[in-house]
Amino acid sequence: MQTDWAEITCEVPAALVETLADFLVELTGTGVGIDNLHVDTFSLDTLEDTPIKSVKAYLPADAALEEARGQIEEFLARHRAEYGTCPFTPPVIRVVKNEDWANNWKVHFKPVRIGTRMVIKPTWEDYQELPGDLVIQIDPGMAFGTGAHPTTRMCLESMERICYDRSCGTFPAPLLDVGTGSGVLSIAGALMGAQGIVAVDIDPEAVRVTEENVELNGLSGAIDVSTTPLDRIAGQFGVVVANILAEELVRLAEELVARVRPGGWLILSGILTEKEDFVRNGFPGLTLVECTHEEEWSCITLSRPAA
Ligand SMILES: C[S@@+](CC[C@H](N)C(=O)[O-])C[C@H]1O[C@@H](n2cnc3c(N)ncnc32)[C@H](O)[C@@H]1O
Repeated sequence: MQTDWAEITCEVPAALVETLADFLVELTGTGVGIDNLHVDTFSLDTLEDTPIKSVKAYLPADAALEEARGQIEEFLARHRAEYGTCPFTPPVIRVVKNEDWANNWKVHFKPVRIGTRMVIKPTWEDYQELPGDLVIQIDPGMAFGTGAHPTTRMCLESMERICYDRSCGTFPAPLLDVGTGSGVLSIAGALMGAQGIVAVDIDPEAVRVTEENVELNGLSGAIDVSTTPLDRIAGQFGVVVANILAEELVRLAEELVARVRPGGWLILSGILTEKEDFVRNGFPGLTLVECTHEEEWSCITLSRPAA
């Protein structure tokens, strides 16, 4: 039987967040999420400084939950005096049904048009195809990549705008997709004509989901999907796309660049706009082709000079 989960939310002064997060990690044995509260602007500067933050942790919603609630209340009571008049609210517990966890987001996942020709279509939705459409069928399961996220959209748009030759329907083969998630970028590449596609992810669940989506799109055998670490991938690629996170991109910079063939492109996203310069500086020697923005995210396309 699958367990339901309890989402426990505590709102505390920013200075207590780290101590509380450590306490909750130890108590729950899982990670915690930290959100800013009381933000009435989209400025990222202000986000850093919100005086009250919300810390979320997750526990199985079983008999041990009440005891955990008591321990959290005790922890908060112990620290309350240090923060004077700062608001301190009791932990709020919300039970998340296991079936909801996996499926609720489906209600919001609708066919979405991206770039000039691509349409990402959830497997369970109908879509009336238009001439010239490249329809990518996706069931992301628990993996990332419905196409709804700005970083996925910007990667797809750059792949189409920069790499795809619309006049003859070709894409500079081969394509390497680092952090494939649901496989959406690789499948789009295959539909644009890329050959020799390699898709990797550190998460075995993402690999499983990508394999299913590859098959759903009639592309079996066209995409090599695995958890192979980047430094063990052989060869060079006309296009390398990596929608991960700024710090991880910079950590992997040398390996990513080594896999772009001379004259090829490197498309990077998962970058908060405030970290754009950090990523740009992490890839010296490559030429900036374009930088696009959506909401608080950036996508940077670089090219490797021809040999
Ligand atoms: C934001 S999702 C992107 C999914 C999809 N490519 C998209 O654009 O929608 C990032 C994915 O990168 C994977 N990932 C994170 N670090 C990685 C690494 N060092 N190597 C390979 N995959 C990584 C995560 O498991 C996750 O599936």
